[in-house]
Amino acid sequence: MQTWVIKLGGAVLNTEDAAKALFEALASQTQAQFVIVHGGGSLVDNWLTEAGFASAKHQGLRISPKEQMPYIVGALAGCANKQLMSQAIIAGHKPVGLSLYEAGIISSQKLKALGQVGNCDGGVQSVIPELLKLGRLPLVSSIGFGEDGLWYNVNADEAAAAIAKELNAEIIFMTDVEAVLDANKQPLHQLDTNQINTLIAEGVILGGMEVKVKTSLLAAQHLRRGVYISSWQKPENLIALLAGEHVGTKITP
Ligand SMILES: Nc1ncnc2c1ncn2[C@@H]1O[C@H](COP(=O)(O)OP(=O)(O)O)[C@@H](O)[C@H]1O
Ligand SMILES: CC(=O)N[C@@H](CCC(=O)OP(=O)(O)O)C(=O)O
Repeated sequence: MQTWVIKLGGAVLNTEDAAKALFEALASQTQAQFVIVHGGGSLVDNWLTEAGFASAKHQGLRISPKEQMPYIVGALAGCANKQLMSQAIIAGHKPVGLSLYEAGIISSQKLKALGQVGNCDGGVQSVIPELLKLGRLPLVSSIGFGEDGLWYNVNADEAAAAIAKELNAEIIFMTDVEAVLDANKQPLHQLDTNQINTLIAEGVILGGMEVKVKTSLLAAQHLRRGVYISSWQKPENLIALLAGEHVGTKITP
C-alpha cells in the first residue's frame, strides 16, 4: 500500500474545522496509508509572546534559545499535536501523537547561532511502520531529541521530508496559500531549481516559504518526481493530489 506523508502547516489550527475536514478526506481514502507531520509556528509565536519573549527568525527558521524551549515544546509537541488528535478522532481516525524521535529521527544542532534548532539525522528505529500495520494514524510534531537527550526545534517541512525519505513515502506540503506566488501575487504552477534560486534571490519567495520550496526541491530530487505545495483550505485539493491531479505548485527536480 502506498504511504503518503502529509505536512500540515500549523495555521490550519486557526481555522475552525479545517483540520477535521482534511482528516475526513483522508478517511475516505482506503487504498493508501497516511502519516501526518504538523507545524504550529503561529501557536509558538503566541506562546512566546505571552511568556514575554521576543522571537526572531533567520531564513525562515526560528532562533530557539534553550530558555524558550519549554514553551516551544509545549506548543508543538503538546498543544498543537493534541488539538490535531482531537480533530482526527472526530473524523474517525485512531491517531497516535509522536515526536521525531519515535518517528525514527535523531536531531542535532544545526548552527550554534540558532540555538536549539535541529537537523534530522535519522538513526533510531521508527515505530511508524508498526503503527500503520495496527491501523493507527501517526501524528508527528517537529520536536526532536538528540543523542544527548536535548530537545530540538526542527522546522516542520524539514521534519516531514526526513520522515518521507525514511519511509520511502510520497509527500505533499499543505500550507495556508493556494500555491507559491510570483512577484505579482499570481500562482506559479511549476518551479524548478533555477526558478527557485532566482525567486529567492529576488526576495519573492521568503520566510517560511523559502524553507518549504528548498525542502520540497530536496524531496523531489530524492523521489525523482514532482512534489506539490498546495493549500489545506480546500480538502478537495488533497483528494485531487492523491489522485495524481495538478493542484497548487509542482516543484520539479
Ligand atoms: N512567494 C511566496 N508565495 C507564497 N507565500 C509566500 C511567498 N513568500 C513568502 N510566503 C509566505 O509563506 C507563508 C507560508 O509559509 P509558512 O508560514 O512557513 O507555512 P506553513 O506554516 O504552512 O509551513 C505564506 O503564508 C506567505 O506568507
Ligand atoms: C526551527 C523552526 O523554525 N521551527 C518551527 C517549527 C514549527 C513549524 O515549522 O511550523 P509551521 O509548519 O506551521 O511553519 C517554529 O518554531 O516555528
